[in-house]
This record gives sequence, C-alpha cells and structure tokens, in this order.
Amino acid sequence: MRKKLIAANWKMYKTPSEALTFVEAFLPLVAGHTRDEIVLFPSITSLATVINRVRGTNVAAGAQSMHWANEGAYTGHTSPVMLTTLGATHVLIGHSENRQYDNETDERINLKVKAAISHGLIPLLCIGEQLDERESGKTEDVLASQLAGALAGFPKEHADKLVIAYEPVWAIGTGLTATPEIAEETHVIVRNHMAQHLGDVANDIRILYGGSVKPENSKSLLEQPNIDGALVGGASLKPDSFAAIAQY
Ligand SMILES: O=C(CO)COP(=O)(O)O
Repeated sequence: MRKKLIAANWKMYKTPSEALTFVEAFLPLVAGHTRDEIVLFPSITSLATVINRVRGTNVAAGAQSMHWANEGAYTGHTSPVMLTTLGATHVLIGHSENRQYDNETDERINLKVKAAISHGLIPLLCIGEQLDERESGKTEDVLASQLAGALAGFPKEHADKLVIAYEPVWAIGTGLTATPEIAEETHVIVRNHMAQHLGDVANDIRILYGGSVKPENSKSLLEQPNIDGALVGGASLKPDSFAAIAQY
C-alpha cells in the first residue's frame, strides 16, 4: 500500500516570517493527520525556519532544488550535505520551471537524483509534457525520455525511496487540470516505464500529480488508484486551502 504524499511547492513566494505565519496556522489544521505524508517545500531562505518549526510534528520539509556535489565552486547553489545538515528530508528535482528557465538538463537531473539518494534525501523527480507534445501524441515518448535520462544508473536497491511527480506543463499555474482519467492513464504509463527501468519495485514507487490541484479537485484526482499524492503550487500558499487538499 503506497502512503500518499501531499506536497506544497511554494516556488519563489514567502519570506521567512511569512513562511512561519503559514506553518503556525497550518499545523493545527492537520494535527493528527497521519493517513498521508505532508511535506512543505519553501524557498531556500525560509527552509531553516520551517524545518525548526515542524520538527517533531507530522509535517516534513524539503528544498526546491539542489546541486549534486557535496561542496565546490558553484556560486548560488546548495549542496545535499547543506540540506541534510539543516534537517531537510526531501528535495524537488527537475521541476519544469527549472528545465525551462535554468537550463536544467536530463544529465544534471540524473546526477542530482543519484546524489539525493546517496545522502538519504527523498527525491521528487518532476516530469511532464508540454501542450504541443500532448496534442501531437508525443506524451509517452517525452515522459519515457525524461525518465530514461533521469534514471540512468539509478541504484535499484533504493528505488522504493524515489518519488515521481507527473506535472503536465500545460496544467501548471494555468487553472487547467488534467482530468482524473487523463492523469490516471498517464500515471499508468509512467509506472510501466518505471517497471522497465527498475522492475517490480515500480509498484512501490509513489507517482504524484501536479498542475492546478485545488481543494475542489483534489479528491477526484487522489481517488485514482495510481495517483499517489499531489504536488501543489498556487493552492498551497494558504494554510486552509492546502489543509483542505491534504484532507481530501
Ligand atoms: O508546479 C506546480 C507544483 O510543483 C503546480 O503549480 P500549480 O498548482 O500552481 O499549478
């Protein structure tokens, strides 16, 4: 049985004090909620504040990105060691906004996913097709290629720790959500490709859906057998809205 993971990607929103205000309001709303795993992904400047406040609760915190090296001359980057030292447990890797704006390539994503695993961080590997790719019937090819690139040389014995976030780019921040049927169908495709790379353990890997998830649609999405959680952007910025999503 895969425990669902409900994650908040705050992107480039919230100062440390705004993040703290969120957490203070959010924790009582989800107190005792252990059915699902709940993880917050604040910006790097708020990460320590959030980690210190959620320590010992049913909510975890992770980083929105990281470098693969332990340390080095990489101005502006954060290493896996820095994240684990802070107490981060999860990390987003390969978000479509990083692929689009930050020159994130499959090779770099591959290094980061493997670095996360070797440092005991749970990677949420983000994949997803563009609108023109879906409309021209290329969705499966795109996802297969992103998975193959990201998972080359991935250590199979750690496959159960991997999390995939399927985020169709056309549904991110647009208000357009994949219907539960389209999302479920695509998650099955993703799981089949995971099985080709990693074998039967693919059945234990959680595949989250992301793209305009809101309180109004979270239940219908999360009821699908192969949708194992949600990665939420805009609707995760308010405590009551994100709590409602987690309590679908
Ligand atoms: O990119 C996303 C989460 O990583 C989804 O963003 P929205 O929920 O704002 O569409």
